[in-house]
Amino acid sequence: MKDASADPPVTGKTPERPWQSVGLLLDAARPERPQLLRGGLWLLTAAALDVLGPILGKRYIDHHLLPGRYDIAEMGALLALMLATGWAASWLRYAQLSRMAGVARRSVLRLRERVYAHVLALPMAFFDKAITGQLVSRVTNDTEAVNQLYRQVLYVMLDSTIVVLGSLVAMAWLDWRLMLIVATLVPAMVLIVLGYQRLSAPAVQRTRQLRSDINAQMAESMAGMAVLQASGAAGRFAERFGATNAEHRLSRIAELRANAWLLRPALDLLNVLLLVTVIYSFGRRELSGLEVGLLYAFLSYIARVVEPLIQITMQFGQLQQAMVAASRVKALLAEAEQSGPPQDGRVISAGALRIEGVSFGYDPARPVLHGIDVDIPAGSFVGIVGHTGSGKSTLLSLLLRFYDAQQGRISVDGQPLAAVPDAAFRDAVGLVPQEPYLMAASVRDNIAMGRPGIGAAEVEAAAQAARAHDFIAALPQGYDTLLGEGGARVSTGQKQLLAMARALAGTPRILFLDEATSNIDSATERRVSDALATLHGRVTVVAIAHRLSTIRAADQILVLNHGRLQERGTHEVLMGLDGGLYRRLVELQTLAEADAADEAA
Ligand SMILES: Nc1ncnc2c1ncn2[C@@H]1O[C@H](COP(=O)(O)OP(=O)(O)OP(=O)(O)O)[C@@H](O)[C@H]1O
Repeated sequence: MKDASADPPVTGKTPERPWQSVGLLLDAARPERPQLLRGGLWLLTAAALDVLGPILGKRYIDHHLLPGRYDIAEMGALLALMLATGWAASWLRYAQLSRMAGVARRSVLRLRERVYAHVLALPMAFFDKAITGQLVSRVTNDTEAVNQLYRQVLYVMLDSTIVVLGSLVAMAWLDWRLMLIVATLVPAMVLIVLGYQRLSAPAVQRTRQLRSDINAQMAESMAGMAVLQASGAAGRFAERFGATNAEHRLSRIAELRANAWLLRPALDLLNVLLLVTVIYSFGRRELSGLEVGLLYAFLSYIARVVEPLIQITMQFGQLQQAMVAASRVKALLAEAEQSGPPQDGRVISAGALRIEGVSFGYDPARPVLHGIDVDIPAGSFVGIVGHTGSGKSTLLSLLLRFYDAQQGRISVDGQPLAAVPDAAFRDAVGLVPQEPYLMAASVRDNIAMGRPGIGAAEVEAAAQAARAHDFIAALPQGYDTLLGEGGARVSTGQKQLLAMARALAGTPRILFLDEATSNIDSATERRVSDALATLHGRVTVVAIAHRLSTIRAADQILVLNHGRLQERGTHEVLMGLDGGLYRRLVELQTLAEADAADEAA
């Protein structure tokens, strides 16, 4: 996998239109439906209480202040009611904010678990195209953006819309003609926001791209830190990063300027214009005593309508970004999962492999393997050698079912490899990969990998068999020592021994080794070779090795050349082939070792 983080979709597929991803949100929030309903109802109640305030105020003015009827009990009751409704409305609203935030958190948790589980079930071919940084960003950042979306949609948008509609209804009830004047606010604001978005879109787009560049540069530098420092490129990288960062700042300023100089003033101007229009139309009427209360009520309602509308419009940009994030998550979820064969009780008992006429290319138009035929009896030891790029790892990937061959067939114990149920297949197979992978967990957990039936005794037995026990015992807390990030560092060779212990702990029927001994010293390698020899007859071992001594004892050695099986036989047989490729490889390696020994001396 490559390592970068940028904006385009993970696999190059175009996500559908952002607004169509609402279904994803509804899906994740489905179990919360009763909560949402209750929240909506309480928000409606809060809005109703809110709307009641100006009506009470109007009555206070019209019935008491203007006619000079100072009925203390009723006036006190009105004031107390205004206070109570105002307070209850804000309290209810706050309570709903917490409720909706809870719904958002739980929905995002559900969504993130779903996305992660989905990524784990994707076929290996997907990861060839995927960019690690982007994938991580899908599972973390994008789902977090969806959290924002929930909060905004469920709370700000819903609440503000209810308050605006409630106020308009109350205004219509008081004076529908004046309400119509206020209602012109809504389309006017929409126009302002659309205009603003069109004007500011380039700056917003540029800022996002630059933020993505910053992330990508950071990820790239972290991944290649050793090379970067060793080659003295740190200064140049810092300069490049500084330039991007400065550009990002300028672009962000342009974005904020558009907001400060265009959007907010335009909205405020609209607000003032509206107030003036309403006051003006009051002035044109005959100002009877009753109208003062109405004016008060209208001015209060205008304030109640303007602020939520500004809230909605100001959040529009963020909302759109969150929608884009949701659509990217949706596109990832739309990637087809691996379709494993049905659980039908098939198992791998002996571990005999048969490869017949297999051809394969990552891109079908450019085959990497051509017509491979091999018979691997159960319990035998097979070595695969060949030049770099000759197709060794590819052949292993086919045997591991990471890809399907385009031609030919692979069978295990007489049944098609693809027909073995997933769980049975993974149970029967062990892999020591080219680049051992350690989790940030204890040595024990790294060997057991949470597989059932692998306790302390099995872990230690596997470590003994992989010749890893001695170095583990010398670690500060032995098998409980934490490895990986923040834990103890182990050498590359030790990682390989741990990976071997991990594979052996699963008591596989078939063990695949991809360059498993490339980084360990000769003495340890000999011991690992001895360990492999003890598996002979019990476990089928298929090992790729550049270091030819590892597979010297193999029952058969497959020599690949440009994706074709060029030679096959035991070490002795292949060494007997005059001008043979294997023989040449052995001679070259012997020469190289002799040179290295001379240099060391
Ligand atoms: N995931 C992939 N997508 C596309 N092409 C690939 C992929 N992996 C390998 N290839 C190509 O397939 C060919 C065989 O690669 P493979 O990794 O099988 O070789 P190898 O013999 O294992 O090499 P090495 O000894 O360097 O590990 C190479 O040309 C390589 O570029």
